[in-house]
Amino acid sequence: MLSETDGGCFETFVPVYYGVVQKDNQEYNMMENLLNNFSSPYIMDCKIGSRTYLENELQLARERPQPRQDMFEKMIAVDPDAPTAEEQAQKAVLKSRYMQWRETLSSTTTLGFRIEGFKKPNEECQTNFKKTKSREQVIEALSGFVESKTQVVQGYLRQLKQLRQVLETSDFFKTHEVVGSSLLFVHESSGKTGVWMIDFAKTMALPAYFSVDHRSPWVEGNREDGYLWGLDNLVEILTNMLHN
Ligand SMILES: Nc1ncnc2c1ncn2[C@@H]1O[C@H](COP(=O)(O)OP(=O)(O)OP(=O)(O)O)[C@@H](O)[C@H]1O
Ligand SMILES: O=P(O)(O)O[C@@H]1[C@H](O)[C@H](O)[C@@H](OP(=O)(O)O)[C@H](OP(=O)(O)O)[C@H]1O
Repeated sequence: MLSETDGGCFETFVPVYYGVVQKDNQEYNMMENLLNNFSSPYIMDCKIGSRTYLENELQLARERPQPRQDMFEKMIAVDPDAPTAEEQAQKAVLKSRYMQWRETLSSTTTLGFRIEGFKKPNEECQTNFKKTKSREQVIEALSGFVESKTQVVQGYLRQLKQLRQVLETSDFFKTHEVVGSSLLFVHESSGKTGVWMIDFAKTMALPAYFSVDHRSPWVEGNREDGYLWGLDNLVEILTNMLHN
């Protein structure tokens, strides 16, 4: 997926890909286990970008609407008043509508990233971040993950800034819409850290005449994904956490 010209730099921030393997008549993508070099890892998944659905998903939803009961259930579990009268009557919502609602409920729309969940050694996975939206709420959740370990925050900041530099000069990144992708943060209490880009299921090549800056606001048709805007905000928030 990554172009040759991206060289080793981009590759530092993605798991090594070993190709497709067959198992029990199923095909699987095999990739590096990013936890390999950690003995007692803290793990956090942050979805990056100001939008979590592709433009063609919106188009499809208009042409062939497929109301989803499961998404209606997930919606009312968080906010029983969120569905419109029509959705209440159908007991179903369109995926595009659910995804947009999720974006505005969380920090995706306001900060360009959201915390999906994290796991600390010997603890249950924490995923209760659907309504973590304000800067203060995000800082509280991030603080819970890094447990005020300065060295960890410094390590993440160093790697996020390197990643930003790599992305800003990458031809691959300039010509792709990167939607619904996450950054996987891994650290150990010793202070060792790692940050990788994962989940490229919705990373799409743009038409030849298109290029995006990943910072401009999205309006339908411009294919902007807010990836670098989210990264900027994450860097800024972690930097402030260091100084407070
Ligand atoms: N290469 C990897 N090494 C270690 N853990 C990984 C790796 N890739 C993904 N994971 C773990 O699996 C989780 C889900 O990954 P990913 O988002 O790529 O899968 P998915 O099937 O698209 O899941 P979802 O639909 O929930 O987003 C990540 O949050 C991370 O904890
Ligand atoms: O986080 P939630 O609230 O559980 O909602 C899911 C989440 O937004 C995923 O990103 C999305 O998968 P994709 O990114 O692959 O579209 C999935 O759609 P799905 O149910 O159609 O898989 C949603 O159900």
